[in-house]
Amino acid sequence: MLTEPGDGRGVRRTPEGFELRSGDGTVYGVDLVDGVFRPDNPALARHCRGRTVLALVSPTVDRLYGADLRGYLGHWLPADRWSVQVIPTGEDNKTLATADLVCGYAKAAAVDRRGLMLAVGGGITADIVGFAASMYNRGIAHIKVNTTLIGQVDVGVGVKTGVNGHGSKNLLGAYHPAVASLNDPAFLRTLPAREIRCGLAEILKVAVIRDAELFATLERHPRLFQPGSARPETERRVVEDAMRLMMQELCSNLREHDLARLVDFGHTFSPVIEVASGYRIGHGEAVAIDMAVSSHIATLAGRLTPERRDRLVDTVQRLGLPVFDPEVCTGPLLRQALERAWLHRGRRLNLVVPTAIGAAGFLHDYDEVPDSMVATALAELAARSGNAAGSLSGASLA
Ligand SMILES: NC(=O)c1ccc[n+]([C@@H]2O[C@H](COP(=O)([O-])OP(=O)(O)OC[C@H]3O[C@@H](n4cnc5c(N)ncnc54)[C@H](O)[C@@H]3O)[C@@H](O)[C@H]2O)c1
Ligand SMILES: O=C(CO)[C@@H](O)[C@H](O)[C@H](O)[C@H](O)COP(=O)(O)O
Ligand SMILES: [Zn+2]
Repeated sequence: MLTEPGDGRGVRRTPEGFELRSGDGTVYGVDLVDGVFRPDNPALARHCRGRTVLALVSPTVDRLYGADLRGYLGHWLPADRWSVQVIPTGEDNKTLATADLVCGYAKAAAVDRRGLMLAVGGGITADIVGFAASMYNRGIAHIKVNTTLIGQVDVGVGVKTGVNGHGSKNLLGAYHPAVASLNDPAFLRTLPAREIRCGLAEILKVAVIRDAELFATLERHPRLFQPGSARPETERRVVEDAMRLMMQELCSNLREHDLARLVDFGHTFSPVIEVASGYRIGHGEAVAIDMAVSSHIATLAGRLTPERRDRLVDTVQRLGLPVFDPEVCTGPLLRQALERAWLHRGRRLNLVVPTAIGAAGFLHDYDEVPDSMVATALAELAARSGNAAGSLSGASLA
């Protein structure tokens, strides 16, 4: 058992990956599976046999992997017990309407209460399909085959599903554990560099709050997973460490009875940043900016030394991620984000602040983060990224 031995609760290593057993009886596995769509590989099929399966893919994933997926399902299931539908991706399509569209496809495919929805894609596909599965027939099983780095290290290890709504990120959703989460490293080979960087942001998040060694690996190898990186062993270990650390963080608080969560690091300002940018700024990029702002606030609040703050923010930039964006990094918008977070967390701010590389704490109270502190943090980051008032240069994410 990787976490405190007790009544079997915790996260343990399995031959395929990891298994989480939470105190509320939730049990699920997160597996690394080489060749997941190889017809002789039973890893996915073992969960599908005897069931009616509706697979959902994004257009890009269908183009790249749709033939393999259809060949695999055709090999293991009768023709009338499986189907594949393409659904849109992108935050603008991560909506209740798209989740309802999936439910309509399930009805048309005669998916019954013992049926199964199969999300093959990144986090947006998984969030939409998982939420649809939580609603369809009052809840049916679903499987995540995660094809992005964010999907494999973050979306695939938790129980959150959901869609955007009423101008807010992830406003509508459900805790709905998948019956399986399968992660084939080969999918990452076709992932665009920007999507890789977004996944590295979520890995950096969990490294900062939990694991100085994982942080040092990213600091030493900022081009991991990028073309030419040629470090497959390091990459596999980084994915496994990130999976394990996130599962250990989630295990005892899977359905967030405690709203002070270290995995919220990078997720206080980021939801508002994503929405205010019209989703020009991706999830991982917004998390990166949030981590930089939160680190500067940590130092201003006396919780993090300037040297450790600079080491952290330097690494965000070395990974090719933004630390500032002139359009959305404004005092009023970040104040709006703090107010949203305060409501999202039961009228407590619970801003996660790094206290060292590999450790973090909280600024629990809203009043601990005055406008002056936010303004100073933004001015420091604007100067660092060449966006100080009057300068023409500066990082642009477009
Ligand atoms: N549920 C959770 O716990 C959780 C955790 C973290 C993030 N999220 C959510 O995840 C979303 C971001 O996830 P994402 O970045 O994976 O989004 P995504 O699903 O939109 O995938 C990103 C893009 O990459 C493409 N793609 C997917 N796999 C590919 C591959 N192997 N090769 C080439 N292209 C590929 C997709 O078609 C898409 O265009 C956000 O909405 C965020 O809120 C959820
Ligand atoms: O982005 C997500 C979940 O959507 C994760 O990376 C992140 O660590 C945490 O789950 C955050 O708590 C974000 O949660 P939420 O705002 O999506 O509910
Ligand atoms: Zn996230």
